[in-house]
Amino acid sequence: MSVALLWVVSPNSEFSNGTGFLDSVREGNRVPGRDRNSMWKERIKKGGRQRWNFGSLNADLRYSGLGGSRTGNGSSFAVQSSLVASPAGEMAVSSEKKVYDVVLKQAALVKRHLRSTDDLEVKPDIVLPGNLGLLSEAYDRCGEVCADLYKFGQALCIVNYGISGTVGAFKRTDELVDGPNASHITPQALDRWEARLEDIFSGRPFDMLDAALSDTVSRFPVDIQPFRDMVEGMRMDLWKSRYMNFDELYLYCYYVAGTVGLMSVPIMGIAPESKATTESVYNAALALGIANQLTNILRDVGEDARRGRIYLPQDELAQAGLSGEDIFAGRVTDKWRIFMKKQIQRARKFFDQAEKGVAELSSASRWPVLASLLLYRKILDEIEANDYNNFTRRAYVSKPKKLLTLPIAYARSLVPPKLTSSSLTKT
Ligand SMILES: CC(C)=CCC/C(C)=C/CC/C(C)=C/CC/C(C)=C/COP(=O)(O)OP(=O)(O)O
Repeated sequence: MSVALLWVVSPNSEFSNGTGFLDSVREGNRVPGRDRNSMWKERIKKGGRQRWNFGSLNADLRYSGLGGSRTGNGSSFAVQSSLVASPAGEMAVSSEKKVYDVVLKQAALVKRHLRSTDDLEVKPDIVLPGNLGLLSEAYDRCGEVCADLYKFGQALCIVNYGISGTVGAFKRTDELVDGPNASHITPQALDRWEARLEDIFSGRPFDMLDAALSDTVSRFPVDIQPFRDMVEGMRMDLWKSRYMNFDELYLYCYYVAGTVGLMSVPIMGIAPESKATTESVYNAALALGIANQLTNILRDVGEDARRGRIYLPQDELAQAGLSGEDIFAGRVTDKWRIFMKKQIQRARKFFDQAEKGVAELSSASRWPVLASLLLYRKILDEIEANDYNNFTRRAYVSKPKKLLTLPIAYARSLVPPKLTSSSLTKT
């Protein structure tokens, strides 16, 4: 199935053949903008082009959760205000507001791109080797990185070469702090990675994987901020092992996962027939990243505790009559079950918000995104089925359940946006 999907939606390899890519990167050969442009136009003719809907620049407050009820009626969590009190009593801008500013920035970039791309505009020339053929190898290498990825990322990479470039970069950043070399990662290494990102965005890739990302960001309206923020999340993981409240946790989830949503949508594209505002679709993408990360955290409580980490809001633990000691002891008590029910409820609300946005995506992206959403959300059901023992049992979705989800997601992904859009629609 993956192979079929890959064949259907990824652009053909116009960049095929040729040698000396890395050498040329080192030598700093420059690809003439016009050549790259025409190469890309060819690609687009073959079906790579996404159309973008033109939403209002005003935030869709009904949907964003800012100034409105994100969590809906009956939620056990208060709607966050855009101002929160710091421990010192000063009022600070909430994480949600900070993140929403990035959403607005990304959405504005998409709109600018739309205005300027009747004839495709080329961003800064990428310092690439003379031989264009090897760009396809760079993308293929990214595809290999993605093959080693959690299923969600794989599905996304299958949708689009460009996603391979971005998700490939994500995976490398993630591995810096999560992978086998994690203990060697220093803040300086992350600073260097961030500097490298700046180079990638200015068209000066360092290696082959960078080159694919440079190419991707020169083609699609992708803002650098989510990439920088992801590195910030990795920095945070180096020093922070407790989260005082949901505001802090929300920011962490945005850094390490919401950013991926914001990076992906400019490449996947919004369906041409979508009536949703651009901001609302980006908000849904952000919500999916947050929902996935919250689910990840709820699934891995025991595993994280064994690494000395607690990614659960400390104030909510205290309200439930629980402490860090209870987590390290790993006892499933009634207090724990009540606490977990609320956390699961919150994660589901983010999934629900994300689900509305999936319908607005380009047709090729809807199936993999929806399938991954439904599958990841099922992890929450499995935590329940395990009677909330996420200390010693890892919740997972069985193969038959996974297989059953695919045709369901496929059928639903065929429904065009205009039949399903509601709260995301422009007014
Ligand atoms: C909904 C709309 C409009 C668009 C979709 C936008 C997208 C693609 C959002 C997805 C963002 C995403 C994939 C975030 C990553 C989240 C995450 C928790 C990854 C888990 O990584 P690992 O830790 O490797 O996972 P496992 O431990 O499960 O293998």
